[in-house]
Order: sequence, then structure tokens, then C-alpha cells
Amino acid sequence: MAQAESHAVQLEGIRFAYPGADRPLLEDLDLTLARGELAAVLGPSGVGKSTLLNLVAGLAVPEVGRVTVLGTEVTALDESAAARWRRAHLGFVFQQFHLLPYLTVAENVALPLALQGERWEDEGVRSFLGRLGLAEQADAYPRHLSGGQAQRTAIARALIHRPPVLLADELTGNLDEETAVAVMDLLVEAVEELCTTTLVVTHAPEVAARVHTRYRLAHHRLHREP
Ligand SMILES: Nc1ncnc2c1ncn2[C@@H]1O[C@H](COP(=O)(O)OP(=O)(O)OP(=O)(O)O)[C@@H](O)[C@H]1O
Repeated sequence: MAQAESHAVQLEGIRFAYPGADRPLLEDLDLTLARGELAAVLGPSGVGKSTLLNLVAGLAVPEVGRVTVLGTEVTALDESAAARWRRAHLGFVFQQFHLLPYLTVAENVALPLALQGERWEDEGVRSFLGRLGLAEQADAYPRHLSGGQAQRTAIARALIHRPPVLLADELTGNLDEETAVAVMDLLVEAVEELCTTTLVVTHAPEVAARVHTRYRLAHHRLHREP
């Protein structure tokens, strides 16, 4: 248990290959994140950064190795147990946002609360949207949002239920510099206030500069950067 207490995320000896690939995408990959650690994964396109996030979330299953998050061995859960576990413990900002087109911004953002059967105040959701500069878009549908607004909606949805672990793929990819800084402020605040363990995939120097630890994904595994 001591290990589960100190390590929020632990990947051990991971080997992962997509079906039909002639060699593994990830091999002998290890990663340990402490509670409240804010870490970035860097690396060129196609090295497996998104796949790594999916492994932490239990959305991809390694051929070999173990993924443990907050003391739960994610690799040992069946699909429906993994889905329940994700809802309660994870926030995930996907590269393509995955907003539901028939729900408004406020409804999309409230979704993690609804899925957990939590009661929520519409006002609370709106004030959270305001912190991300989305007050005026609360009743808009995703098709009317700019790329940056859609991304901020995805970020709000990932953080609204205050998950202990946040995974974000290209957190600030579609944002102008000012909004990217505001999003990073919010993230750093969440990490400090709520001890949110966070793993972000990024190419953005303004993100990489503000994390606690940086890893480069290269040659199938992670390398700690200075
Ligand atoms: N579902 C899949 N089936 C087969 N191959 C896949 C699948 N998803 C990704 N790949 C391949 O695995 C490799 C790694 O993909 P991944 O998306 O993890 O990389 P990435 O480092 O996140 O790239 P980017 O920075 O462009 O998002 C790529 O060569 C990709 O084509």
C-alpha cells in the first residue's frame, strides 16, 4: 500500500503493439508519477504519445507489463470496470475533443457529473466556464465553436468533476498564446489546489516550461529530460 500512496501513476515494463504492426510501438516502457505531479510528454509525431495516454486510461491494453493508477491495477480490470473506474478517477482531454454534438457546451461540461449520478448546479458549471472564457458559449452547440473554444470546453469537461488524474493530449494545441497561458494557469492551479496528477502531451514550449517533469518518448520508451 505504501507504493500506492506515494505513486499516483505507475507503468512497469510496458510492451504495446497495434494489431498487424511488425514491431512494438512501445517496449520496456516505465513511468512513475507522484501524486500532484505535473508532467509533460514530448516527442515527434507518431512515436506513440497518444497511445501512452490511452494505456494510462485503460483504453489500450499492453501485451506485457502493468499499469497501476491510484493503487488500482488498470490492466487487470475488464472493459466495464475500466469504464466505471475512468469516470470516477480520470479527466481526459482528447486531441479531437470528442464533444457530443447534440449537447450544449454547458451540458457537455456537466456530463462527467451526470454520469456519476452527482447533482450539480447549473450556476456552478457556468461559473467554471467563465474561468475558461466560455461564459458566452454556455448555451451554444459544438458546431458553432471555434477550435480554441471547443478545446477549452473539452478542458472544462475534463476538470469539472475534479478528477485526481488528468490526461491531456495537446492541451493547448488550438489556442492562441494568451488563452494557452490562461489554460496553463488553470491547470497549475488545479494541480496545486486539488493535487491533480497530470500528464500532458505537448509540443508547446509554454506548456513544457511550466511542468514539474518532462519526458521525451523516443526509441519506444520514455527518457527523463533535464
Ligand atoms: N488504432 C490504431 N491502429 C493501428 N495503428 C495505430 C492506431 N493508432 C495509432 N496508430 C499508429 O501508432 C503510431 C503512434 O500513434 P500515436 O497517435 O500514439 O502517436 P503520437 O506520438 O501521439 O502522434 P501525434 O503527435 O501525431 O499525435 C502511429 O504510427 C500511428 O499511425
